[in-house]
Amino acid sequence: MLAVANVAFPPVFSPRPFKMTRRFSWRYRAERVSAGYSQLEVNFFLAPLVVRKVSYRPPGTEQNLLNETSLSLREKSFGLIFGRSGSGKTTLLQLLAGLSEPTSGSICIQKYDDSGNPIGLSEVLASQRVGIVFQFPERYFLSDTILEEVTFGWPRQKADILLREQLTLKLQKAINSVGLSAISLDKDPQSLSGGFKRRLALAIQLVQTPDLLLLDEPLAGLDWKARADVVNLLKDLKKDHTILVVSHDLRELYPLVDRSWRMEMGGVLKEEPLPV
Ligand SMILES: Nc1ncnc2c1ncn2[C@@H]1O[C@H](COP(=O)(O)OP(=O)(O)OP(=O)(O)O)[C@@H](O)[C@H]1O
Repeated sequence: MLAVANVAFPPVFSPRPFKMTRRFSWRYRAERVSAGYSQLEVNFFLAPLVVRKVSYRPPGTEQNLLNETSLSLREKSFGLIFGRSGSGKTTLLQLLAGLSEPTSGSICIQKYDDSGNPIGLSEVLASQRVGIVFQFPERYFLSDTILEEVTFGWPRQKADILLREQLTLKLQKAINSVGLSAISLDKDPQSLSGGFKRRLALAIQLVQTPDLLLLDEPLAGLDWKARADVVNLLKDLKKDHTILVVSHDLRELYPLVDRSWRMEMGGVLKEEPLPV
């Protein structure tokens, strides 16, 4: 077992050629990492996500993909969005992660006091406070070792040593929380089993202690054993995180779900119990 606290940091990252399919994730991770780590020491009051009448029309197109989508999700709970393919579920996750801007509407967190009264105005949800695991995240792994993969985008300057130490502690916690602590960080991420690749993808996001964790089809492409494994992991993560999932795997995720919504074609979202 390799203790994360003692590992040497990899050398300054030098971009390598990557496939087109990786470009989106690569750039997103690098930008978010550099923007987000400066805020690590801020203690955020975790508060419910409030999405108000969000519509989205991609630039240069004439039709809305989302129409006045609203939802709210309290902290440390599990929300699930289901619905037909092409209805706009992934588009909504991308908006929540700050990858695109809503055409109208707002995505906020609202603080409450102990009596349940809102404190002040709601705050816009900063993209650095959101973790997103894309569908088939293992396709976007870039590195030859787990250590390089999880520390990708970390600050490398000598002056950032304190920040790196803080990150290392958070990494240790993230690795433990996804059950990867017995795996050598020298291993090639691609040599992991399907379920463990998903654990790694989750750990990468958890290092930043996000206020909101977004998962797009977390069970897709896994065998039955790995699916059960990921469901159990999500059950654990739910104790400490606010999680919003897009999935077609309703039966397996059903025991975890606190609120669920059906998205209809045209991006109209309606709260509805799972049809299982
Ligand atoms: N930038 C864009 N410009 C135009 N259309 C787009 C754009 N992005 C996505 N779409 C279209 O918007 C619709 C919704 O896509 P989205 O991926 O959000 O659906 P989804 O509900 O997640 O589908 P699935 O369940 O198959 O993943 C699709 O018809 C897609 O082709």
